Amino acid sequence: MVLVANILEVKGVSKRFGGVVALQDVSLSVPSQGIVGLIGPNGSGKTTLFNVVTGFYVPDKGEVWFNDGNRSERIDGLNPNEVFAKGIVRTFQIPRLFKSLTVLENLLVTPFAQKGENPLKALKPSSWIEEERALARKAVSLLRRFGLLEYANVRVSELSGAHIKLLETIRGLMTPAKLFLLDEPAAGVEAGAAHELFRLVRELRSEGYTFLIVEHRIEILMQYVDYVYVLHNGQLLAEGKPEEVTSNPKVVEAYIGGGSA
Ligand SMILES: Nc1ncnc2c1ncn2[C@@H]1O[C@H](COP(=O)(O)OP(=O)(O)OP(=O)(O)O)[C@@H](O)[C@H]1O
Repeated sequence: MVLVANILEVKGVSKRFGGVVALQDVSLSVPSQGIVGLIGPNGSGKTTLFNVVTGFYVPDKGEVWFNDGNRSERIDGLNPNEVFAKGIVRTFQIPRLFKSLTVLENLLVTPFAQKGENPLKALKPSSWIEEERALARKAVSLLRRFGLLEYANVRVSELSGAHIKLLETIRGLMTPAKLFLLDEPAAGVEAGAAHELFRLVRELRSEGYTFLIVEHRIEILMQYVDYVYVLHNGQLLAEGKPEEVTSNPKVVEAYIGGGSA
């Protein structure tokens, strides 16, 4: 049997807000190069879990562990910037897109700690010009690969919703992150474009990236994930392969009883 290391492990996490129990003893793991879905009716705790993993919330109980490929490290309690620097990117965690900048400019401002931003190094252009050139080459090659090159000089405010979603994911690829937390990548995107985005996710997985995805459009998500966790009222209701989860009567009941998916 091939053992796959888990890039992310959430162990017994609980989080409450006053009287509201947003998460109760939730454990899940994401294998390296996996595509894992996190679903559940409205208010079931998905966003809270993303916030705990990415350092926006400190859990009341439990632990979060991240393995960067070399070693496992406990990350609950780190702030969002520290979590990002470890190699976890959430689509909105990198600053949201700058609408008045062009597509290409949005990619160029993404990577953190560029040498040219350091006032001492900025005075010595030779130390950062090559870095800037390499970033520009990378940005152009990503835009070409994802079919956005023709929009390189278009302002983000003029892009379609589908292209904006795509650009958000591409921005993550400008960083060294290996684990992507995608928050509703298909929301507001026409079905064909949503499938295209998920196909790219699959392609990126084969290049070493890992994805944990919250998505309400289950019918699309289920075609691309290896494994799914279902939250309901802050607790883990079910987990398994997509076909196991969708045929689980408890899951069906939670969605029918819990309102919209
Ligand atoms: N900052 C907060 N203060 C108070 N209550 C909160 C806070 N964040 C979340 N909650 C509550 O915690 C519960 C879980 O919310 P959460 O946003 O994590 O659910 P969700 O599954 O992401 O929902 P949706 O699918 O609608 O985005 C809800 O009852 C919500 O009202």
